[in-house]
Amino acid sequence: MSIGAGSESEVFDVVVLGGGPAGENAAAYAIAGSDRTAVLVEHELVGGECSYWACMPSKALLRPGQVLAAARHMPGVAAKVAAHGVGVTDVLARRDAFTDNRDDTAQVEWARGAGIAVVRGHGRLTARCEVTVDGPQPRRLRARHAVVVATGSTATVPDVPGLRAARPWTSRDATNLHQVPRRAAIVGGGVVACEIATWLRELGTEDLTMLVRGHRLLARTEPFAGAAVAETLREHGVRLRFGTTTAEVSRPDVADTGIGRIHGGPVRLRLDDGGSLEVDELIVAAGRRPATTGLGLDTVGWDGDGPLRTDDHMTVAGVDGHWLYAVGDVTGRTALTHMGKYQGRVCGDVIAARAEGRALDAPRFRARADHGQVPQVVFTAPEVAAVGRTAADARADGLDVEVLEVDIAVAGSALARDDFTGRAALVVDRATDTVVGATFAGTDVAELLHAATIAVVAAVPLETLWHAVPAYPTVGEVWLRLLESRRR
Ligand SMILES: Cc1cc2nc3c(=O)[nH]c(=O)nc-3n(C[C@H](O)[C@H](O)[C@H](O)COP(=O)(O)OP(=O)(O)OC[C@H]3O[C@@H](n4cnc5c(N)ncnc54)[C@H](O)[C@@H]3O)c2cc1C
Ligand SMILES: NC(=O)c1ccc[n+]([C@@H]2O[C@H](COP(=O)([O-])OP(=O)(O)OC[C@H]3O[C@@H](n4cnc5c(N)ncnc54)[C@H](O)[C@@H]3O)[C@@H](O)[C@H]2O)c1
Repeated sequence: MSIGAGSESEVFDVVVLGGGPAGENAAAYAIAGSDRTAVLVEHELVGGECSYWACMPSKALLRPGQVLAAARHMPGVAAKVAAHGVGVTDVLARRDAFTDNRDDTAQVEWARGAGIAVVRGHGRLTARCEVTVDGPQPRRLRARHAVVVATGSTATVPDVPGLRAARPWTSRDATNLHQVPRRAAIVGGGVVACEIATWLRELGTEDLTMLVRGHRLLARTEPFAGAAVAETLREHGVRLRFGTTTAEVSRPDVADTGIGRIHGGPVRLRLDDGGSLEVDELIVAAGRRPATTGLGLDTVGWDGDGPLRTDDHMTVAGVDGHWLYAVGDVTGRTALTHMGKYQGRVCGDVIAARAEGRALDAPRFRARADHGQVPQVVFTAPEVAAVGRTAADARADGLDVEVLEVDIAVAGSALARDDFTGRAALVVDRATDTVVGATFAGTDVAELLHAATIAVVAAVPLETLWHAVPAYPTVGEVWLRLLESRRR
């Protein structure tokens, strides 16, 4: 689309392409406490994937099942709930409350309150420090200091004959579901697939199959974590088919029913192992790709279709002049909201410092935590909380490591729930005697994670951790068990 003759540029200090969590943080930090100006360009909803399609709705769908499971395993409460499942209508209503029914008014108000302008429309780079926003009347935005690309990622749909034509659900349909398919299959065995399987069973899908290309779930975590999730899913009647790929999909009756509604008649799948399957809905959870299409990146000489690589100041590699930055999923560094926001904070601080001619010599100007210090919680049953390197990653990085691994069986866990089971592992670098990775798989272990993150990031020696005494009776006492497991 061309810009009308005589159209004026609007000038801001910082132009951010994409109003998700990473872009919002970059904009806010770049102008905080100054008279600099920033604009967020957003072609869908300010708040991004996380607020409306990913983290918020998925966690809102998962929490009621966790609460019910806890009640089912607590004498004095169990009998009251034994015969009941979750109330689907109420769960979906709470999910919709968490996503503000996909109305971004509150997020736009937050942005304006923080001094950030919002421009609606599809933005793309058209020159150095220039973004054009397409629309009936294209707008040309010029940046005095920086353009930040924060366009996120989109779901990948594998190139399988018939798959796209069948209009399978992606994670957007699964998180925003309005109908619960009675029979469903999920392609994938990663985080999205495992979380979706967990809430679909809870909401009433009777017949659920996971088609996993590899040989375990959650392949990027310690093997015991994926095995524990697989065991629970099987106990809940989910069929796990490992080492399976889909050869062909057919759906004779396809319908455009909208997000989260069943997209037509039955779907038939032919599998490469000779098997076949018929379901009411097929869900694809096969990873995500950085959203770089249509961004005008050719104007900066970038012609790749992968992630937009950056240095640790979040400056895009290969572009001179320190004006182009990228944060969040689009960088391929880590596809997690909290890490995108962290990169946004680093990026905003770097932009502010450069604008004011300050040196980038403080640690906060580098996104170092992306390298081997990333925390993540998978909200399955059991939960999986992990930070840093797995033992296999550490060894691949050339570290000589020792693994401390114990069951989570302390007074706090026994009190929490009658059926509490869990396992914990620390990966310890022998050279420095510090923790370089930690994994907890168990009921409600999410809140154990931050202590581990601090131990990893601060490189706390194990002999110092010995003096970090966990309170009794808490699940945190598992730290003591881990340290005791190698007491000499
Ligand atoms: C089902 C699911 C559950 C998840 N759960 C979690 C979780 O529990 N915890 C966690 O940490 N992470 C979770 N994630 C990952 C998390 O959603 C992402 O890491 C996060 O949203 C990335 O933030 P972002 O700002 O980089 O991108 P996004 O949130 O994708 O935001 C990018 C924004 O840019 C806009 N945009 C794109 N291109 C343009 C353009 N050219 N012009 C204008 N606007 C544009 C988009 O509309 C979007 O609003 C989950 C992901 C999925 C799929
Ligand atoms: N709780 C959380 O923190 C949370 C929740 C959901 C998503 N996320 C993030 O979102 C991102 C995307 O998650 P995801 O689960 O979609 O991706 P993923 O990369 O974790 O898993 C993708 C899965 O799809 C399979 N797969 C890939 N291509 C395939 C193909 N052609 N055919 C069959 N199977 C194929 C892979 O083997 C893998 O099992 C991740 O980085 C994840 O960390 C985080």
